[in-house]
Amino acid sequence: MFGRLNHVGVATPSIVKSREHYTRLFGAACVGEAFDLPEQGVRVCFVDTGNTQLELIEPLNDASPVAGFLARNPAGGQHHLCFEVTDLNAAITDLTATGARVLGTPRIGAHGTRIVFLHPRDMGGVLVELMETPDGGH
Ligand SMILES: CC[C@@H](C(=O)O)C(=O)SCCNC(=O)CCNC(=O)[C@H](O)C(C)(C)COP(=O)(O)OP(=O)(O)OC[C@H]1O[C@@H](n2cnc3c(N)ncnc32)[C@H](O)[C@@H]1OP(=O)(O)O
Ligand SMILES: [Co+2]
Repeated sequence: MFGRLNHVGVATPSIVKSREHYTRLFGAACVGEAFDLPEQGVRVCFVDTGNTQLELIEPLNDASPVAGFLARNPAGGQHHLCFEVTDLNAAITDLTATGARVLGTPRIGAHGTRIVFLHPRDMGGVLVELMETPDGGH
């Protein structure tokens, strides 16, 4: 049901410092400009790694979903995995039928397509993001 790995979310207390770090590791051409997504409560910067992307995320405020994670992990760290799906509504229906908890309703993510999150307690301890793409990564 899940398609290609679209990105790995990495929480950071400072997107400026993380951007410098990943620019050293991957080169400036692979590291994009940071931008705000107020609806998601985060500032974002993508790093192209060839076969996938890292999504650097910094909370915009204390209500951000990343704020609790950083309170527990002040230095930041791996936050979520995002997989592509062809039909987000069908994926939600199938996963809900297995007992997995969907966090909220679909929203528009950083790539301009619909996304939704699945609770880490139902996903083997991993926060999973599903992202709708035309071919679902197949
Ligand atoms: C850039 C935009 C977009 C995109 O287009 O890609 C994004 O990626 S936005 C990314 C940020 N947005 C989100 O994360 C939205 C969904 N997240 C949430 O709703 C919450 O963060 C959460 C998953 C419900 C966690 O809420 P929180 O208040 O931080 O923690 P809890 O105390 O409720 O935790 C419950 C339970 O889950 C464990 N946990 C929390 N975060 C993670 C995580 N990132 N990875 C793995 N496990 C996580 C936490 O430790 C608790 O575990 P137990 O103690 O065992 O119950
Ligand atoms: Co993401």
